[in-house]
Amino acid sequence: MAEGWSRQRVAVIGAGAIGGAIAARLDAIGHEVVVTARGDNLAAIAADGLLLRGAFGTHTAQVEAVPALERRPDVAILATKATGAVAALEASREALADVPLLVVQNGLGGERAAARLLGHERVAGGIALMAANSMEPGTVTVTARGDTIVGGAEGARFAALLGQAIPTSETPSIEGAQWTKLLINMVNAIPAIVGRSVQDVIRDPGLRRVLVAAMRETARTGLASGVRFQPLQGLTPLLVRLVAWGPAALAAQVPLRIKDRLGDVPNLGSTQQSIRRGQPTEVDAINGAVVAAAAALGREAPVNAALVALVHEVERRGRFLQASAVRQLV
Ligand SMILES: NC(=O)C1=CN([C@@H]2O[C@H](COP(=O)(O)OP(=O)(O)OC[C@H]3O[C@@H](n4cnc5c(N)ncnc54)[C@H](OP(=O)(O)O)[C@@H]3O)[C@@H](O)[C@H]2O)C=CC1
Ligand SMILES: CC(C)(CO)C(=O)C(=O)O
Repeated sequence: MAEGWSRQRVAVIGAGAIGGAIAARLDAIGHEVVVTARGDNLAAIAADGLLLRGAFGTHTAQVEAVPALERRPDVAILATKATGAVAALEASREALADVPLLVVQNGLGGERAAARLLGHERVAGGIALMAANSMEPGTVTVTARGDTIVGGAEGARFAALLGQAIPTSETPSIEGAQWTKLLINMVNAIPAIVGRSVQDVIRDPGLRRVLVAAMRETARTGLASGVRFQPLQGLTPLLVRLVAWGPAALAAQVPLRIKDRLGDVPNLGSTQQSIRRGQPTEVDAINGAVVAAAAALGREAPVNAALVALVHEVERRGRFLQASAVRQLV
């Protein structure tokens, strides 16, 4: 561990793709890590440890694994999907009273929801720009590097902690950064509907056309709501305006850049990983958040609304749809 840093007891609530990667890296640099997990994943981590592979190196973390926290940690990190946050926090609520918490989640305002639930304000927001797959219990593969962005209350504390373990930066506006990530996360729904990788979907001109339309709706809705989009991964506020109002061919450069950043290892996207595990997705917190923000302005976001409906159809049927179901939307 680097000089000047004290060892902390860090709880990671939800040791899936992102939580597992963060937990393993914190363990690797010498923190005392406890994770909460469920079912086969809990059993695998308790028996064999948490195996991290890929862009952040290989490490087997022999962390304590429990269904819920019994002891108060020094700090905690919540990394469940948005859909699992309430149950996971409720289960560890007593141990988390007044503990600084970082909520690493896609979608909008996860940290505000957690602060309301826990009844204290020591809650930071986090955005993962890495890409990670967790398709086998106890195993996480980071398929593309990327910073973890933190901000809001306690942002500096978590930037210092995570910065020891993974590339991390601080944002002056977690809300603006969450909106930029929401624009990037438009790449999640279509792979989850058609069962193909994010890169493969972006390569397909018909699917990319729908993706760009969903991005345009997100950019227009955010700008109309007065959001100050924060720059993330080269997606600057100017580029967000071009996505919203510029020619479609220019807007299409944004998903093409995301594809290049994701590299050659096929990335399923976190929404498709839920589908493949037979779990509910967080599409309502991603595309659904755009529909809700548009509705608050008295507007519609029809492409996002249609993508939400198609993802739910895949969840219900338990099988992917033909690409034509998406291509016909635009
Ligand atoms: N994967 C990625 O590449 C990226 C994901 N994100 C975002 O990060 C967040 C986390 O995503 P991701 O890591 O992919 O999700 P995962 O589903 O892989 O991980 C969430 C973990 O939380 C566990 N969990 C859920 N409820 C509970 C509970 N009550 N108690 C204990 N554990 C629980 C899940 O267990 P179980 O498996 O049993 O459900 C799962 O292991 C999401 O908001 C996602 O959108 C952001 C950037 C990239
Ligand atoms: C951008 C992307 C697709 C990286 O995997 C992501 O954030 C996710 O999977 O939720």
